[in-house]
Amino acid sequence: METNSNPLTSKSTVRDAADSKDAGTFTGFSKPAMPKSIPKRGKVPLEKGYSQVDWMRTKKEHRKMAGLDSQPLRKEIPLSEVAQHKTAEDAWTVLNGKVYNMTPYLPFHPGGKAQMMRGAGIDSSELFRKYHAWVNADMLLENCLLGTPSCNFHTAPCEMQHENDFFRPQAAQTSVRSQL
Ligand code: HEM
Repeated sequence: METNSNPLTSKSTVRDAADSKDAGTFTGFSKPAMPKSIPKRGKVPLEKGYSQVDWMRTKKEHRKMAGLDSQPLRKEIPLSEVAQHKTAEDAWTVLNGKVYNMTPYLPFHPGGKAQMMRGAGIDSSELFRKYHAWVNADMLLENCLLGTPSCNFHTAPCEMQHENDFFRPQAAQTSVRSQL
């Protein structure tokens, strides 16, 4: 007769034991409380050499990846200009009040290039927050910083249609502007 002695795969439980002649003999195992469904993750397998550790190393070796050459950071980048940079080879995005060239990070993005390209040429702050509000984009993209956008929801009407208006903390823009 076939027996299953592995407590992890065996169908028997403490309740079975309690119901059986062995009631009173503690077997040490009970069914773990598992959630009914585990949310699907959207991480994709990346090419060898494109892990987050590799990105951190790349960042350390290449301090300037925005493509500004020797120009200083720009203070007023029109959103109409951001909108022109929407190919994988030349992808800009506005994220939390800053304009980034996100092309260098694309092959390293754990969610895949296609997902990240949804933010190309637009203000991707809301999309970004939807998937991973906890990710520190300021740190990850610091070497890809181009400057700040001219559009400011609080003081100036925007010339571009955003995916969705939301509150952008003034502080984020002020702090980077003071560094320019
Ligand atoms: C703007 C458009 C973006 C979209 C639509 C997007 C989407 C996604 C998605 C769907 C995932 C997989 C989430 C999961 O596994 O649950 C992901 C993961 C990730 N993304 Fe993005 N992303 C965007 C931009 C960025 C940017 C700009 C950065 C940082 C510079 C970034 C950093 C990450 C990191 C670190 C992860 C892994 C998170 C984890 O381990 O849980 N993403 N992204």
